[in-house]
Amino acid sequence: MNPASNLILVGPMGAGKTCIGKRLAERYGLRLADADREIEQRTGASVTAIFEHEGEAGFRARESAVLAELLQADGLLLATGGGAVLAADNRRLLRERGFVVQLQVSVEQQLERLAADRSRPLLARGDREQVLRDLAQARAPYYAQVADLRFDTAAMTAAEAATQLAVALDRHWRRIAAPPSPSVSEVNA
Ligand SMILES: Nc1ncnc2c1ncn2[C@@H]1O[C@H](COP(=O)(O)OP(=O)(O)O)[C@@H](O)[C@H]1O
Ligand SMILES: O=C(O)C1=C[C@@H](OP(=O)(O)O)[C@@H](O)[C@H](O)C1
Ligand SMILES: [Mg+2]
Repeated sequence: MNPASNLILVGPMGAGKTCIGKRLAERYGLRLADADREIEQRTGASVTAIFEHEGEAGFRARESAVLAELLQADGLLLATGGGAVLAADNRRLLRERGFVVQLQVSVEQQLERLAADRSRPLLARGDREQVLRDLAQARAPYYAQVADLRFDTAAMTAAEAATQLAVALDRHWRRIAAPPSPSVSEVNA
């Protein structure tokens, strides 16, 4: 049993990390952080613009920095981006600092869910199906390395997925609350 107080969602684009993350954060009273949104806020630029101006390497450096910063906290629901598992240092950090749920989705479902999406730069690089298949193959071992729990979102809505995932989490994840902040008398002692 991993007693981490942070819950971390990993998995490919369109697996539902962002939208299931919002629901789970509410259910467990966790502070929601979506790594992509946090990067955009700090940079003042969209993920697409960062890829355009700094390349994928620039985006990955920002992603690693934001993950390291966010995961200093406890009581966090962290929705990562699909490539957060690429760097070995990120993988170590995710494992150390949270209970990691790998959301799974088929390429067919990804294509459906992301059909209208224009905000994911990796999908603007030609044949979407091939890109998604290549990414899935390349990243499968990394997701496996970090996952405490795997959950397949394929045959359900995001709301159903969040409800069913919570049932699994209630069985497999015992959150240890963050230690209380020291009282004034302890601080001054
Ligand atoms: N289980 C699901 N069933 C149907 N649509 C979903 C499901 N999970 C996510 N979606 C839809 O897929 C799209 C991508 O979801 P998102 O949460 O942004 O995925 P991720 O953050 O993993 O890339 C959104 O439009 C969302 O509404
Ligand atoms: O798979 C990836 O490498 C990426 C996934 C995206 O996040 P989502 O997985 O939330 O779509 C975002 O971080 C960026 O476009 C790169
Ligand atoms: Mg997302």
